[in-house]
Amino acid sequence: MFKNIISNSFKSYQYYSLKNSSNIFKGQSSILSLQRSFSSSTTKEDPKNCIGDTVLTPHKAKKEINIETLKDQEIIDLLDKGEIQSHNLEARLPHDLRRAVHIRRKLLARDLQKEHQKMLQAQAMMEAAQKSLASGVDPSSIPTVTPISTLDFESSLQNLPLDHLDYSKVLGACCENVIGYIPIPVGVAGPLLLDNKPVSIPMATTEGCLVASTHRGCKAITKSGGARTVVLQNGMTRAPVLRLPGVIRAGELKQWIENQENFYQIASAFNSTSRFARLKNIKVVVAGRLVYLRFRSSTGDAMGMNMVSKGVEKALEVLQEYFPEIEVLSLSGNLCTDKKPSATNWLEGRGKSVVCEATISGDIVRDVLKTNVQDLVQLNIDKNLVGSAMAGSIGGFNAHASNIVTALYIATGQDPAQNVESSNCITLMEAVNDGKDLYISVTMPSIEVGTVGGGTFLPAQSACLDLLKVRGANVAKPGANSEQLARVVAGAVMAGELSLMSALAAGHLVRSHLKHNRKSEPKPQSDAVSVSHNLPHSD
Ligand SMILES: CC(C)(COP(=O)([O-])OP(=O)([O-])OC[C@H]1O[C@@H](n2cnc3c(N)ncnc32)[C@H](O)[C@@H]1OP(=O)([O-])[O-])[C@@H](O)C(=O)NCCC(=O)NCCSC(=O)C[C@@](C)(O)CC(=O)[O-]
Ligand SMILES: NC(=O)C1=CN([C@@H]2O[C@H](COP(=O)(O)OP(=O)(O)OC[C@H]3O[C@@H](n4cnc5c(N)ncnc54)[C@H](OP(=O)(O)O)[C@@H]3O)[C@@H](O)[C@H]2O)C=CC1
Repeated sequence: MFKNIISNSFKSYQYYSLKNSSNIFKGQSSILSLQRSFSSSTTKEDPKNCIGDTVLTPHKAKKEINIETLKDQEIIDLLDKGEIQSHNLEARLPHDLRRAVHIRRKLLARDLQKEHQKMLQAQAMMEAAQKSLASGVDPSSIPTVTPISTLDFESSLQNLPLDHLDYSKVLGACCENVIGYIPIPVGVAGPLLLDNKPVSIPMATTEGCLVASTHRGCKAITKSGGARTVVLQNGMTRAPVLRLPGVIRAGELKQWIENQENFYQIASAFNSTSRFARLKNIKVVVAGRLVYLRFRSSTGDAMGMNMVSKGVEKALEVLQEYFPEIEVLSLSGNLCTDKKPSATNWLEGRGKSVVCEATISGDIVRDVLKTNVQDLVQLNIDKNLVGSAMAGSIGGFNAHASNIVTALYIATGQDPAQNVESSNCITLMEAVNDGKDLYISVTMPSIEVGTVGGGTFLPAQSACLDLLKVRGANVAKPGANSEQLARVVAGAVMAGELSLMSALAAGHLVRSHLKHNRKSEPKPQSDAVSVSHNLPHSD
């Protein structure tokens, strides 16, 4: 009997553990019943589903209920009954998007609280059952006391900002199921004299010391006469994976695409999908009967992933007219390569391929960077070249390019996941002018940036693009703004490299981070289990 009690308690514990993770968005969890309950009559033209030019998710909005006049609790009741869905709240409250976000937060806090309490109750039952088994005492004589949770999800959510964000800009462009936004401090590094123009670099980061370090690098470069950049290549890539009946047809497809006239035909279909995307080339890679086509296109001032994907879809339609047996397995076959480490981006480039250089005078290396030319050059060999080679690195021949790339990307509304390949970088250093001065360069083959599209339209991110004088489309010369942003990324990375490498050469890394990066001790969450540091680790 005891065993049954324990086993039931355990099942109930497992049940609540699982439910806790799957049932958070209560308004969405009864998906199936909701799907059944909504008619498919709502169309994109329904004004309830549009905000400005943005078409909201049109599905399942039940026309007859106008929830705008209801109280919050009444809306929550409808969500609970499955008559509306949490992720559709904005479509149902088109004139008060903040309210939609507010109600979703309320619902989330309530459901998390409920689930957590149930979990604690199940845990208490489990503990009582275990006690009874160990002591042989009748389980009914052991009281189960369910602790009241000290976690308060509603209060926690109060710390996630809700106000002062223009949700109409987020909707249909940047995020779904919105419950607020994360404020990240933005620092400024510079001015950096880049191609004879001073540039102030906005960086969004929570890593104390990073802006200070980049700022110091900018100072050293600017005082030494500035940095110069060159853009070697510009083209975003997308590579679908196709399957053919056999290797003979796969080979024929490769030959067909490599014929110039056929390429023009594909390019014309591709280019018809955008005013700015222009197909440059297609690299054909065959593996068995699989064929990967790496399309490369210029994309004006956009980073270009949506644009290129759209063009590729159209180009494949043309290909299928000539090769009807083509099976398109996926529009992305990973040879693109987007948001994953790969040798292809490192070797062949993706987005903008930029090189940046500067000569730093020996005096400045000593006075600003607190080290000397010989130590820097030697450390660059030992760490960024040999160390990375020994680590088997691909594209990681640098100290911290990703630090600067990511901070700049977040500040300027880039897709932060593309920091993976955008941070590919080799940093080179040489002693020049009879060993007195330092020559430094960074080579970055795959910087993926845009000044239109994605998060660049959000007000705060636009403000940072304004600081760099590259916001939006360059009307006179499409593509010039995004190219300039890529140059800034390379210049800022070089500043960061210079400063961190100097701190490492001088042995200053830890002391600088303790000063700028460790002001506050983390506080444990309530209900959290404390961990003894004296215990050995099991792994
Ligand atoms: C967009 C969906 C989900 C539509 O999916 P769907 O099945 O067409 O939509 P649906 O209207 O039938 O809804 C199905 C469910 O999707 C969810 N859903 C639907 N709409 C919403 C919404 N507005 N807000 C929140 N949830 C939503 C929701 O759970 C809904 O159920 P319901 O709750 O309605 O019963 C689907 O088409 C999808 O997942 N697409 C893939 C998009 C994606 O993953 N993009 C990531 C970026 S791509 C990239 O960055 C990397 C890449 C691609 O380059 C990497 C590579 O190389 O592979
Ligand atoms: N779909 C996918 O596979 C992936 C998508 N993404 C996401 O894609 C988004 C970025 O896509 P992206 O294609 O860059 O941007 P958008 O999808 O926003 O496309 C850019 C739009 O701006 C227009 N435009 C106006 N002026 C210019 C100009 N001067 N230069 C270029 N375009 C201009 C384009 O016109 P026109 O219509 O004539 O082309 C197009 O409509 C990000 O949100 C990113 O996170 C990220 C990775 C993969």
